[in-house]
Formats: sequence, structure tokens, C-alpha cells
Amino acid sequence: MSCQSPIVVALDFPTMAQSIDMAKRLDPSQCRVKVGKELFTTAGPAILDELHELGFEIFLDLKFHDIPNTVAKAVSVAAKSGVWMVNVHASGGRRMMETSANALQALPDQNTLLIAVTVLTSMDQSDLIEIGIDLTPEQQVRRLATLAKSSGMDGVVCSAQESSMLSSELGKDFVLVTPGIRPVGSDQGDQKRIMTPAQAMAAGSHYLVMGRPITQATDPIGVLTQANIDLGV
Ligand SMILES: O=c1ccn([C@@H]2O[C@H](COP(=O)(O)O)[C@@H](O)[C@H]2O)c(=O)[nH]1
Repeated sequence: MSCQSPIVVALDFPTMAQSIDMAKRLDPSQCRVKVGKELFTTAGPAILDELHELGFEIFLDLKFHDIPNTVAKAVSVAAKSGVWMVNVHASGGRRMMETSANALQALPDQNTLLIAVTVLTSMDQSDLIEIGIDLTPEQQVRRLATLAKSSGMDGVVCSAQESSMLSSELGKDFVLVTPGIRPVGSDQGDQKRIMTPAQAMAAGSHYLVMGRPITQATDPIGVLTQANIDLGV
């Protein structure tokens, strides 16, 4: 069954058992799921098979960042596993992104979305200054997203605070995946550039990544359901 919701639940758990417990409470028609570094490191590729078996489309969020050949091989393996979306860091540069996009295009029968991380949603201007970038987060996101688009990426990971700008500058078809989503009243945690689900959709985000506000809630399904209702899904 295809998923009607833009919400992608981040299954950030330290064990495969915990992530599968949560996935079994979720409905693949109500959300997609994201496998990130913590879960993949503990569970390995088997977690992808388990989640596919449960009917979920999977965003494999490993944020590859390495030399072009290495990243192209890694995204190819990911695509062959059947994940819905995989990502690289845009700061890996044009050759890394182009080589990866070309590698996916050369694969038969694959339609995995390849997207690039711009500026992590946990970062603000002071973090950028510390790593030698004298631009606002919005300026740096614009620069990296423009590079990502011209390097063959299907879209980017950014904060919803940049979605409106990117949507008007790079077009509505360029996929905007936005973590840092916080329903009203939920804990901001380590995220710096946040928006509510409704604000993010209104700004032009295509997909909303939500982790702790759902997975750490006393009623995870209640939070997900309310977010979908707020979005009219
Ligand atoms: O810029 C980024 C890129 C990825 N993430 C990932 O999204 C989730 C967010 O989880 P929350 O618990 O909702 O904060 C997490 O898996 C991150 O690794 C991101 O937050 N920002």
C-alpha cells in the first residue's frame, strides 16, 4: 500500500528489537521509516529486510561522505537493497555527487531517490563560524542545494526554515526532506532550526522527518496520528 503521509519516522534505537517493536505499532500507509547510523550500526542490512517485510518504504540515512568511488559504490549497494531513499553529504562535492548519481542511473530497474544533506538541522550560525563558514545557514543551504541540484541529486535534506526559499529558487519538484520537525510543545532537544509539521508543509517541504517527538512519546501512535490529522492526511 502506498504511503499517503509526508511523515518519515526516525527509528533511532540501540537495538533491532526495539526498532521492530516500534515499527510493528506503526502503519506503512501512515508513515515511512528512517534507518540511521545508530540502528544500522547495531542491526546491519538485516533491518532493511525486516522493515521491507513489514511493508515500509525506507529512508536509509547514512549520510555518505567519502571519495567519489567509495560513495558511488555505497549508494549502489543501498539502491540494490530496495530502499526508497538514500543520502550523501553535499559537502562531499560535485564529483562525489555526480559519480553517485551516474552509478544509480546505470543500475537496472532502480528508482531510489538520491538526496544530499546541506546544513545539519542541529547547526546554527555559531556552529558554521566554528568550522570556517562565514555564511548564514540559509546562505550555506542555498549554496549546497544549488550544487546538489546541478550535480544530479533528486533533492536535499535541509531545515524547513529553508524550504520556502529552496522551493522558489530550485523548483517545486526538487525534493525537500526536513528533519527538525517539532509539534507545538515538544522538546527541541539538540535541534536548532525547527518548525512544526504544519509550518513545514506550508513552507514547501515534501517529507517531514520526526524521531523523538514520536518514538519517545508516551503515546507514539497518538502523536503520529495527530500530526497526520493536522496535515489533512
Ligand atoms: O540535518 C539533519 C539530518 C538528519 N537528521 C536526522 O533526523 C532525525 C531527527 O530526529 P529527531 O529525534 O526528530 O530530532 C535523526 O535521526 C537525525 O539523525 C537531522 O536531525 N538533521
